Amino acid sequence: MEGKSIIITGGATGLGKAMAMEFARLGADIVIASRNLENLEKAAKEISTFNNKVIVTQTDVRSPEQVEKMVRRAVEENGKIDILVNNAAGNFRVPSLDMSVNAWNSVVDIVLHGTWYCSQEVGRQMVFQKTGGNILNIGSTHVWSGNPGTAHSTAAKAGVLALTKTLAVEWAQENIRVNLIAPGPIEGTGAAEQLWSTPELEKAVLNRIPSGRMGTPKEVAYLASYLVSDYASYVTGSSFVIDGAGHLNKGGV
Ligand SMILES: CCCCCCC/C=C/C(=O)SCCNC(=O)CCNC(=O)[C@H](O)C(C)(C)COP(=O)(O)OP(=O)(O)OC[C@H]1O[C@@H](n2cnc3c(N)ncnc32)[C@H](O)[C@@H]1OP(=O)(O)O
Ligand SMILES: NC(=O)C1=CN([C@@H]2O[C@H](COP(=O)(O)OP(=O)(O)OC[C@H]3O[C@@H](n4cnc5c(N)ncnc54)[C@H](OP(=O)(O)O)[C@@H]3O)[C@@H](O)[C@H]2O)C=CC1
Repeated sequence: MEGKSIIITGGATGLGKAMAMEFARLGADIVIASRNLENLEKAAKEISTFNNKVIVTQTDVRSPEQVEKMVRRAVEENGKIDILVNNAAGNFRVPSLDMSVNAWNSVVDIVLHGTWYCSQEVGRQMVFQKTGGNILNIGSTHVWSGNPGTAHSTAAKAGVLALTKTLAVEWAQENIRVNLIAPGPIEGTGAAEQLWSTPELEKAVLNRIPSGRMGTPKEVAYLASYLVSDYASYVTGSSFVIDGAGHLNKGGV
């Protein structure tokens, strides 16, 4: 990944930070973008231990204006954009009958609209550069299994999957690949705080995973590294589940 210029939204924490660390270890220049500047600066210090360039940009992906600024900054600093990882997300458990309009909108705006704004802006830049490129979306296994209590996130991630396939077809002639990783439960992340914060919930989540454990952020980062690399040059429009078979029927009756 030497010389590659990569934007990772939500890159200061959890899976986003793990991907940023791995891409940096492989030689890429990294732009991390999210709302909390303190988190961004703290993460940038860790990511820059590999002696590569790390830029932070305080960005709310729900704002097309802020997304445009993020892309402009990345181009000013690195001259181009090779890879975008749409990782930023919000989620929390709330029964569908009790979910407020704002609660629904807050998650759909981040996950689906944010992914769209970033993809369109970066897509335009990649076409302008005539370099091709790579967009990696972070989905969720809940698109296939459903998940009571997170209707907003599940529906938005389904939209992201559909967007992945559509943009892959539209932009294939521009040599822009678009793929999606669908993780199951990954330990030590924001999802853990939001979705299985009690021992009872954590046990229930673990019980559903045939592999008997949650995944690690590094395991997701390794899959992401493959997908954005030239080893995956013929892979586009595809989704990759990484979940220890957790979305499948575990057996029994
Ligand atoms: C079972 C395992 C399988 C794993 C699959 C997991 C799939 C996906 C996982 C993830 O996406 S994990 C990512 C987790 N990380 C985060 O959520 C971090 C970022 N989150 C946030 O910033 C907030 O949680 C946010 C609410 C998503 C957005 O913050 P924002 O400041 O924009 O919103 P608010 O103004 O605070 O709230 C808007 C609206 O939502 C209501 N609300 C917020 N939290 C809750 C809650 N816990 N329960 C119920 N409602 C909530 C809030 O009250 C507002 O609504 P109104 O009160 O105005 O009606
Ligand atoms: N961890 C898991 O088990 C799973 C995770 N996923 C997906 O993986 C990805 C990462 O999740 P995870 O690492 O767990 O969670 P984190 O909470 O650690 O990461 C989410 C990131 O998104 C950023 N973010 C949230 N809202 C916005 C916004 N409006 N604009 C810009 N950035 C924003 C947050 O930063 P800030 O709040 O500062 O803006 C944060 O850094 C998400 O797409 C999630 O849906 C999918 C399945 C399972």
